[in-house]
Order: sequence, then C-alpha cells, then structure tokens
Amino acid sequence: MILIQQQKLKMVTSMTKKVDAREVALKVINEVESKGAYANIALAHEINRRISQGQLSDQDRRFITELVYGTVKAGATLDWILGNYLNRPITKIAPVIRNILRLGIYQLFFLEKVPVSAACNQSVELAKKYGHAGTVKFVNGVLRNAARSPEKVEYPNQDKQPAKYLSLKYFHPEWLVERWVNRLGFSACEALCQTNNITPLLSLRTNTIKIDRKQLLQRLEEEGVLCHESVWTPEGLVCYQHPSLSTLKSLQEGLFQVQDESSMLVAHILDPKPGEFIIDACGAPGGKTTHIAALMDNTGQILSTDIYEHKLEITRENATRLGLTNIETRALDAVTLDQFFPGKADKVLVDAPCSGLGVLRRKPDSRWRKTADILQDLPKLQSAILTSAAQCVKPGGTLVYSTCTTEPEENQNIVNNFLNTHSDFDLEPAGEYLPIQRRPDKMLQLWPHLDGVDGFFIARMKRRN
Ligand SMILES: C[S@@+](CC[C@H](N)C(=O)[O-])C[C@H]1O[C@@H](n2cnc3c(N)ncnc32)[C@H](O)[C@@H]1O
Repeated sequence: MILIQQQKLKMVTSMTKKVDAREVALKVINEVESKGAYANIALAHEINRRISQGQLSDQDRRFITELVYGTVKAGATLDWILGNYLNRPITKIAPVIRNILRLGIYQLFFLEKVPVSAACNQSVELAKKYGHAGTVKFVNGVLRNAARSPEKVEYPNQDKQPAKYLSLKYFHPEWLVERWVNRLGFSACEALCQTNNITPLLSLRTNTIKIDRKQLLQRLEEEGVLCHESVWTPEGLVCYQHPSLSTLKSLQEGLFQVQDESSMLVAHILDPKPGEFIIDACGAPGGKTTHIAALMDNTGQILSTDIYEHKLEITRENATRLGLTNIETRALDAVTLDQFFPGKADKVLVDAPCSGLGVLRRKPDSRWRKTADILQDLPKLQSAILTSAAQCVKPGGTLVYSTCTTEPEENQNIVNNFLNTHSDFDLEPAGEYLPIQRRPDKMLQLWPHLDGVDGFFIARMKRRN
C-alpha cells in the first residue's frame, strides 16, 4: 500500500514537473508573441526567478530553454505545418491556444526524445488550464491528427523552390534566404542556415589586467565551468559546460567578460597601444571598449560614446567590475562626433549599429524581427557615422569599422564608398592584424558556418600624415 502511494507520489511529482516546464515555456512564448519581449531576456528572467525559488532543476532549465528557443525559432515552419491540420486560418485562433499548438507541434516534429503521448497529453493539460472545453477538444484533435499523419507535411521541391524549401526547413525568413541563395549559392546558404540554428557555446574574454588565461581556466574549473582555449584570440575561452553565470564569483570579481570570439578580434585589429587616446564611437554596452582598455594596460584614455545614456550605464558597470579606470563615457550622436573631437584621436573604432544578421544564432527571435527594409535604412546611418568619426582621427591615426552582419550593403559597400570619397584614408589589410589565425584578407568577413564564430565584418584604415 505504502509502496503504491509512493509510486503515485513519484508519478504526480514528475508529472507536475513536466507540466511546469512546458507551462513556463508557454508563458515566455506568450510574452514574446503578444508583448514583443525578447526571448532570451524573458527566458532568463523567468528561469532565474524560478531557480531562486528552488522550483527548477538544471534539467528543467535545459528543457524549457529548448522548448522556448525551438518554438520561437521555428515559428513560421510550425504555422505552416499546423496549416495541414487546421480547418481555419491560424490567425483566427486565440493567441494562447495558438502557442500551445506551436509548442505541441515543435515537440512532435522536432524533439525526438519527447514521446508523442507526452507532447499531446501535456498540451491538452495546458489547454485545460488556459482554454475551455471546446479548445481542449480542438488542441487534442489537431495534435493527435498531426501525430497520426505526419506524412501530410510535404516540403517544397528544393530544385524548383530553393529559397522556400530552405526557409521552411531551417526556420529562416524567405526574403533573407532568397538573398543568400542568390549570393552564396544553395549549399553555402544551407550550411549557414543550419549553423544559425545551433546555439553557440559561451565564450569569455580573460580580463588580462587581473588574471592570465591559464589561471582563469583553472579558477573556472573550480567553479564548475569547463572551457578550452580559443583558437582565435589569446585571451578567449570557450565553455562547453557551465552553471548559471550569475552564480560565478569569478564574474563578480571581474576576472572575465562574456564576449564572442569574433567580437574580440575587433580590438586586436584596432591594435591599441598604452597611453593612446581612443574613441569608441558606438561603444555601449562596452564589450569592445573594455577590451581596448585592457589591451592598453589600463593606461591612456578611451572615450566610449553611444547615443543611449542608459546603455552607457552598463559600460560603466562593466568597467568598474573589471577594474578599468581609463574609460570615460559620453552620450552623443556619433553623426556629430567631428564637431567635438576633430583630429584628436590616435585611433577611432566605429562598431556600427547594424542589422545583426551575422548573429542570428544568438537570439532565436531576431530573425523574425527583421525585414529587408533595414538594408535600405541602416547604410545611411552607418555611412554618416563613419564619415563623422573619421574626422576625429589624427593624421597618421587609425580608423576601424566593424559590424556583426554579413551583408555587403552594410559592410564592403560602406567602406568602399568611404574610401572613394576620402582620399586621405588608405585601407590596411585587416587579416594581418589577427592575433592568431592571420589571413591575407584586406577586409575581413567572418561567417558562422565557415569560421565557427559570429558573422562579423572588420575593416582597418589609416589616415595619411
Ligand atoms: C553594435 S552595438 C555596439 C556594441 C559595442 N561596441 C560593444 O562591443 O559592446 C551599436 C551601438 O550603437 C549605438 N548607436 C546607434 N545609433 C547611434 C548613433 N547615432 N550614435 C552613437 N551610437 C549609436 C547603439 O545604441 C548600440 O549600442
């Protein structure tokens, strides 16, 4: 009798846990869909809150993350799959029920380890909680039908409709895939889309003014973080296992900064020297500013500007945590920089606001927030910032332009147009300033599928004496 009761209790506990994980995921997805919340921020908030209340195990955390990231990323494909089993347009379904269906379809079609019965039953449980008798029946019918007849879903022919096929298969907006297929070809576009769906490993930059990389590696190991050394930068670490970062003392002590490897390359290509005066024109939240500051051995001066004061607050917090005292911040529009510091800086970095199309793998919802229009609008701002910031470079000084995008309109075209109209600047081979894997490239374009890092563009120019 006691044994049966214990078994029942165990079943109830594990059932409750499962329902909780899906319910937490549903809550985050609803916030993304109806309130426009950023998936990574809403998820971190929800997970941290529940971890602090002792409600979530590590396994739950991983499952919730998988459900949220997967469902958000696969959004359009899930709706297209659902279209095969619905007798009304998906837009006519109440948002919460639509999200329960998407979550269910994601598990049925893309999460092999989730049993079909669990995907269906738990979705029905959610429908009971958030819907009424009619919606429970509806969710049950749609999901069981999909589970019974998955063959109803037929992807478009890849030769006849390559962009549509890749877009549905790899969860990318069709306008973007169309661009990439035309420019890169089918196979490269497929590899890029595939890579964009793999959540990248966390990478950290050693704060070299406090600790060296070997010591940090050891210290992190003691805190349960398993890393290996970056093959791109001498201070980078790539972590393949780690607890929640907020629990790490080494982070609070300022021993490292979270930063992608390709982003770390920018400061190396700028090649700052101790004692210089450097302007980081679009500096917040300070990833590159603080790297430049460390490469200058905490000497000289870096003026980190940004149009948003609230973002500069984060730059200042990072600088304080990392123990850097050579950084000043100032809120201003970089388009007006030349009015304040003409010919004053040894080096200027323009890490321009961009479409972020090189970092789609980082944020599951970002691909769905962008439209082709950004590639019309952003280049005007990028050019204006570069032109103004360039006037702050001393004769003989250096100008670096970088973005986290892969699109020529925001990258090569901006730099080529600038060079064509500014004969006092010469292009220098950015690839030769790479700290480890040197390349002959004049302008550097890094790709997630080719280089295993975020898609980044970096160009280095020198002002003539
Ligand atoms: C790519 S982010 C910079 C990231 C930063 N360099 C780092 O490494 O942490 C671009 C920044 O440009 C800022 N920005 C956008 N328009 C601007 C403008 N007109 N003037 C100055 N900053 C601007 C944004 O607020 C954003 O923080």
